[in-house]
Amino acid sequence: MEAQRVQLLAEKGEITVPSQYIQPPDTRPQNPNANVKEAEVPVIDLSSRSNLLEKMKKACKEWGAFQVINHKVPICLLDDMRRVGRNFFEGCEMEEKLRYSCDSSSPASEGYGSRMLVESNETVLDWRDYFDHHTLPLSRRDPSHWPESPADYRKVVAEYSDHMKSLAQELLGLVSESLGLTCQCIENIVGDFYQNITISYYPPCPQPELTLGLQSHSDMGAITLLIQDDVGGLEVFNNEEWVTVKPMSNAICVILADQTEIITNGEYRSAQHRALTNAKRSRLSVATFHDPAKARQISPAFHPPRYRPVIYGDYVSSWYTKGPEGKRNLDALLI
Ligand SMILES: O=C(O)CCC(=O)C(=O)O
Ligand SMILES: [Fe+2]
Repeated sequence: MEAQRVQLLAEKGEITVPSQYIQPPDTRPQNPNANVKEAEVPVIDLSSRSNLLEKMKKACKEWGAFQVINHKVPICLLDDMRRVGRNFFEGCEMEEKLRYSCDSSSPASEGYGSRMLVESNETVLDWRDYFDHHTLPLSRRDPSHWPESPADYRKVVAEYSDHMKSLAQELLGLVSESLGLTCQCIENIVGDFYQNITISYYPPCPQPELTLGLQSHSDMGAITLLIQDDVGGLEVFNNEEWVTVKPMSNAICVILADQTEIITNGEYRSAQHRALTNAKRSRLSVATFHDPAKARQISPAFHPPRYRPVIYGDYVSSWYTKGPEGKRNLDALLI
């Protein structure tokens, strides 16, 4: 069955959302006035080498997520990525967009979609549409699967993919070193990156207090690099509260994912995060996931291990059948 596109639903202009999008009371966003908090997701300047490893260590340990600035990725490339992404969602006719529909019966298939999980009546739906690109290894990259307009869409995605790979390598090196491991240690365990780039588009939502753009989850792979626009809505769970990741047009948000938690033996934990909806403005984010190959076995780099070894493909299957529900899938591997 073809899934409903959230953008079409939003364009109907109803004042209430259909019941499948309504979160149960305990997962709804809180009243924004209720949490006047001090905590802020760390921002790390990668060009300043003084105390860099200590800063990384603190951010990874306390948050599992942080923003980086002066990261050597051209800011105009971040802007181009946001521009071509928005152009696909807002500048193309629905008929054109649907030509790129992903296969909704197989998880993480490439293309245009709305549902992250396989069909089930129980799951509450996210107020989000997305376009997923398979970008690395190069054998998975086929730009003819990606939108054709604007004219530079495919070129921008390919260039963006290459820059994100280099940054992910640099960051995993720093993460390794911050734990006294060799620079290559985590990357060697992960192996060749399987990289996916997902552009998420969150249409305006008439009831932001009852819905989520994307439910609470941690990412499955090794490391996620995310950019967003100026609307804001990404939140990280820290010390029992949800904290906003401040939109910064020059920053890249780094999110440690589940395999990094396993490899670091829980020294660093993957960040639980979610996206809110916005009543007035549509929001765009671009998440670049770096995952191991499905056949790869992942296990801790420290002894004694606190997590059982796992074949990455098995981990992914369980995530997609059971749903993320916070970090339940990872907790199941704890020894
Ligand atoms: O839109 C966002 O800010 C979050 C996206 C995200 O967490 C994901 O795609 O896994
Ligand atoms: Fe995520």
